[in-house]
Amino acid sequence: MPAAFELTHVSVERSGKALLDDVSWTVGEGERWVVLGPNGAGKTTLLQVIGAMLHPTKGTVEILGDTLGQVAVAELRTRIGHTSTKVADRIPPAESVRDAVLSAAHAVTGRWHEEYDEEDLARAEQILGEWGVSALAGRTFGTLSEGERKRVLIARALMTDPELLLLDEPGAGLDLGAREDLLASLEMLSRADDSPVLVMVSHHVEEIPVGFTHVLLMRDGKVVAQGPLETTLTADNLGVTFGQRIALDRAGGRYAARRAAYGRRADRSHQTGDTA
Ligand SMILES: Nc1ncnc2c1ncn2[C@@H]1O[C@H](COP(=O)(O)OP(=O)(O)OP(=O)(O)O)[C@@H](O)[C@H]1O
Repeated sequence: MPAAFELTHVSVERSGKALLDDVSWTVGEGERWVVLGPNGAGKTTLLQVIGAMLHPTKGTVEILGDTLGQVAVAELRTRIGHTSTKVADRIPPAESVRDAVLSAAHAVTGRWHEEYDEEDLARAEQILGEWGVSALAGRTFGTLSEGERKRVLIARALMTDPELLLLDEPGAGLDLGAREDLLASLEMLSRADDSPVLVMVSHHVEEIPVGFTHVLLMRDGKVVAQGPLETTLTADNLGVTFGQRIALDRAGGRYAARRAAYGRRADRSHQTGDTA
C-alpha cells in the first residue's frame, strides 16, 4: 500500500529548541491515526508539517507523493483538509456558516469576490447536511457554540474532498454529549469507503473514535512509540508519554485512562475482560 505521507528524521528547531526531534513516521492509505501527548509535546507542530504549513529544519517530508521543498505547497494544501483553532481564528466572526464552508473551495477564509459554481454550492450544502449543521447555514460563525463550531470546521475541511484530513484536538471544549456526537460522526467517516487518511491530535484516550487503527505517542518533540492501537496504546507507553503510572481500560472499542493506584499493576484494573 502506498504511503500517504512519510517523515524521515524530521526536526523542527526554533530559538535553539527542538520542537520536533528526529521524527520518522510513515502513514499508509486507509490508516486512521491518533497522535497523543502532553501539552507542549510538539503535536501541533507535527500536524503543521504534515499539512505542508511548516518546513522542517532537518529531514525529508513526502506528502501524497510530493516532497516538501520540491513542490508548490499551495497546490498540495488543496489536497489536505486541516482543522485547528488557528483555522477557526482566521474565519471572520461575521462570516455565514455556509460561506465559511464554501470558501474552502478557494482555500480562503472570508468570502470576498471569488466565483463559486453550482457544484461548489451543492457540495457545501451536502457537507453541511452530512455534518448535521444545515440548520446553521445562515448563522454567523462567531455566534456558534464550541460543538457547532467544531462540526462546521470539519465540514469546511472536507469541502474539497481531501485525500488527507488533519484534526487538531477536535474534541477540546466539548461537553459529553457533543463529544460523543462528534466521535460517532468520526467513526462513520473513518468507516466510509471514500474516507481520507485521518490523523487526529488529542490529549485524551477517551477521544479516540472507534475505527481508528494506529497511535503515535509523543513527548518533548520525540516519538515515544508508534504502531497499531492494540499493541502500542498500552499503560506502560502512556506512562512514559505522560510521566506517570497510568491504568488503561478498554470497552466497546473505546479507551479510558487514569492515574494508577500506587503499587498496583498499571494495566489490570477493570471488569469487562476487554483489557488494553
Ligand atoms: N516559534 C516558536 N519558538 C519557540 N518555541 C516554540 C515556537 N512555537 C512553538 N514552540 C514551543 O514548541 C513546543 C511544542 O509546541 P506544540 O504547539 O507543537 O505542542 P503541542 O503538543 O501541540 O501542545 P498543546 O497540547 O499544549 O497544544 C511548545 O513548548 C511551544 O511552546
